[in-house]
Amino acid sequence: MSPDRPTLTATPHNVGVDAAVAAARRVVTALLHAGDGSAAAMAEVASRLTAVAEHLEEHAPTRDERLVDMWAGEGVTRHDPVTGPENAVAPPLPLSGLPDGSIQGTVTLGLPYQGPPGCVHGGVSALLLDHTLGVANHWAGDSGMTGTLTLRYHRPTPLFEELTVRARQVSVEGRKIRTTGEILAGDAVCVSAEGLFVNKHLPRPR
Ligand SMILES: CCCCCCCCCC(=O)SCCNC(=O)CCNC(=O)[C@H](O)C(C)(C)COP(=O)(O)OP(=O)(O)OC[C@H]1O[C@@H](n2cnc3c(N)ncnc32)[C@H](O)[C@@H]1OP(=O)(O)O
Repeated sequence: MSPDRPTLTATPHNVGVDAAVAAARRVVTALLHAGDGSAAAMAEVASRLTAVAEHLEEHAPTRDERLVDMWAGEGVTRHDPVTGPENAVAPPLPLSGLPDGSIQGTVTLGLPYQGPPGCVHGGVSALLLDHTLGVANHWAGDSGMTGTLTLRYHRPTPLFEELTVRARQVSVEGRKIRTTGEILAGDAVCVSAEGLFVNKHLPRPR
């Protein structure tokens, strides 16, 4: 991979923190699915999960050390909240570059991402699109921070169905980068996005 074509998303491992994060995602979904009417022994569940959290906290580096580590090597692609295999908040959405310069990925979202009944929360769609537009800029070579993100919600975005998320860089004028993208269910566009990114990068922690 050349420096101007960075790795788009880290490949999850089925061991170590990636495997633990995959289990945590499953716990988050299972808790929401279980709900208050569940016959599961929730006090026992809470106690066991608290013990896991305390074990992790006891063995963690300092936050400053961790921030330096996070931004080394593969950097954002391992910890970001959309694609990151180390981030239990990430669905995750793996993204690939296409020969035409665009990028795309597929994801099926479950109950933790619900907004309207049985449908994806609009803020979650915004998160997926903001990140995917940003990655499309990295893939194209000129990237920056989101200045303005404009979304149009065309139709409800379904949970439990495979969604396609795609984006492409449209133009670069000085520091201003214009990027567009969509979330589709089948062939139907559910959400479209236009982003104005400004070429600026905050320093990596060291
Ligand atoms: C493989 C890894 C992939 C990782 C992908 C990650 C994607 C994630 C994307 C994000 O979430 S970034 C986080 C959300 N964004 C921010 O926190 C940005 C906060 N805002 C800022 O830091 C600054 O306002 C900003 C960098 C956007 C602009 O500040 P500058 O001082 O650098 O811009 P300046 O005022 O010099 O303006 C430069 C040009 O941009 C225009 N501009 C500035 N801010 C703008 C804005 N907000 N919207 C639209 N245009 C804007 C401005 O009009 C001007 O146009 P002209 O050259 O034509 O005069």
